[in-house]
Amino acid sequence: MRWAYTAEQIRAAEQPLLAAGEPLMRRAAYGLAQQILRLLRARHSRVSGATVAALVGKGNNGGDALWALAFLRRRGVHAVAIPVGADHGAAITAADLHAEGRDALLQAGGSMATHVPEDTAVVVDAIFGTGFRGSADVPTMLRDAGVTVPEHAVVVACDVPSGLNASTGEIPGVVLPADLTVTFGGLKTGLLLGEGPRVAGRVELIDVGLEPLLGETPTDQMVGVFEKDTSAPVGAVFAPPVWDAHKYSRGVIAISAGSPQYPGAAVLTVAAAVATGVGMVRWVGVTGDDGDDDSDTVSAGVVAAHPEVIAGHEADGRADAWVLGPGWGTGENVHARYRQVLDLAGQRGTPVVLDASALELINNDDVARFAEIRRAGGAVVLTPHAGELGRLEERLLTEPGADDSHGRVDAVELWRARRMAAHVGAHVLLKGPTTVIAAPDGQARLDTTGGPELATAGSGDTLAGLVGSALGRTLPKTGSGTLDTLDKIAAAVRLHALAGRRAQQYGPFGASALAPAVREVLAEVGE
Ligand SMILES: NC(=O)C1=CN([C@@H]2O[C@H](COP(=O)(O)OP(=O)(O)OC[C@H]3O[C@@H](n4cnc5c(N)ncnc54)[C@H](OP(=O)(O)O)[C@@H]3O)[C@@H](O)[C@H]2O)[C@@H](O)CC1
Ligand SMILES: Nc1ncnc2c1ncn2[C@@H]1O[C@H](COP(=O)(O)OP(=O)(O)O)[C@@H](O)[C@H]1O
Repeated sequence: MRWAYTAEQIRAAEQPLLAAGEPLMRRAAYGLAQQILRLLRARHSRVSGATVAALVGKGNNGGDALWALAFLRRRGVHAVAIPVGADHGAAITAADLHAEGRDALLQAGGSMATHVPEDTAVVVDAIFGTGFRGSADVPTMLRDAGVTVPEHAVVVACDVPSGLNASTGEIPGVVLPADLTVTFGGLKTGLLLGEGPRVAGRVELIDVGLEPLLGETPTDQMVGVFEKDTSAPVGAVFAPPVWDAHKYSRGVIAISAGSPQYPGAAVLTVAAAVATGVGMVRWVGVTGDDGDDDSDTVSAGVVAAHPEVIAGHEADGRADAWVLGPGWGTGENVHARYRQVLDLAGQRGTPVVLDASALELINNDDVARFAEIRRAGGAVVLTPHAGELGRLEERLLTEPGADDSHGRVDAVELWRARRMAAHVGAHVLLKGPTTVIAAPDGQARLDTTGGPELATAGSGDTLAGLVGSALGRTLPKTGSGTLDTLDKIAAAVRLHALAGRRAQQYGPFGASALAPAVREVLAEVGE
């Protein structure tokens, strides 16, 4: 796993190294130059004679690019720097740029220019980095300076795309979207949240020696990011059963989902849990223990689709994890079922996932119930999308609508998820293009693996079933001792994302294609 940091944390970690004379800028620049060389080799098959032009601001971000151009010049690249920006209203010139970087470039035989040469293969965006404040309209700045970026050129952002807030992922103005962002010292949260993923392109991290100062101990100020190219921790959490397993030892997932209005939600949630391979999936209707005709239709649909499911109306049976809420709607019995399950979970320490309609039932009185469940060894996971989180905030946080975001340094999604998790004492899985998972103690994980193909009705029901399975299944004793609730939720999120990608390979899809794709992904992970 990697960690991501705010620009302020990176800056603080740099200070002692810079004071000790460590050549951080040259390390960063060397890494940037290597990435550009790789691009040139892949796209143009030649390095010598190719043109690389950098749009250079007056700060250290520009300094990185100037040093990188100097390295590239030594490899025969036609290296050109174009000053971009203003100082006290006047356009900056070569004289305003990072002096050492500029001298290094000129000594290496590179040049200064006022426009990007037409034959430029790579344009480096190094106008602003982590020192960016306020707002900037980069395309307009370029137009005003008479600088045009050729359409065929690959855009490489130096550290972060200029104009992107490196901590929050906000773009107060307009940026030049990058194909590749080469970032230094540590991943910035702004590349993973908000608008960052839209404009950063592929992100490569260059190690400049900051890791020991940034630390690997999770604190409430850093967030974990699972490597994009691996399926960890999916393999550990959704591991195959051990040789002496029996159905009750593998985990029983109890799901109360669906209603006559939304019967499909029950099928989808159940399908997801079944697809992960657990000992038993129980479906529990929301009506009283006797059931009624309405609920029986939902039950019949679930059993027709998944004959292995034990369907009934009794909450008081075996359950290693509960999933409540998908497709419940606002029926009169849902509140009683919700309360009953929370009370049972509090007595037994059973993990509970609260999704969709169940989220609308949470009020501040439940905070004590959640605490009881955690005390008994369980966990509570809320799985809102942004709209559901907004309604939770309105109901649960004091002074609704009050702007207490003053001084916020984090991305807004991260901050909101952490604030809610801390307030209710539950894990919060905030759904969206970047999924944020926040624990009550401030730890957090991000996942950007999921694509927009997941934005389809019923996809959230599937995710709820996967989270329930992750929490309720029995993990093999070996190698999984350190997996906590956060890891388990993160594994479910990653599995959901991988299933979306897998389903997409066969063409556009609806949520019912996700459960079969879950099986395919797990078959590969288990190989
Ligand atoms: N992490 C690492 O390990 C390493 C990091 N390093 C690098 O240092 C970079 C940070 O450098 P930095 O602090 O000099 O700031 P940078 O981003 O160049 O921009 C500051 C300039 O922009 C200007 N400016 C700001 N906002 C503006 C606006 N809205 N509109 C207009 N102008 C605006 C601001 O002007 P001012 O307001 O000060 O007049 C100032 O001149 C970092 O991203 C990384 O690339 C490496 O060198 C070493 C290893
Ligand atoms: N643009 C997007 N990119 C990646 N994932 C997305 C995007 N939009 C939504 N998702 C994911 O799709 C799922 C949608 O869940 P949800 O909104 O609860 O759907 P539903 O309630 O219809 O089942 C979530 O896992 C969310 O993270």
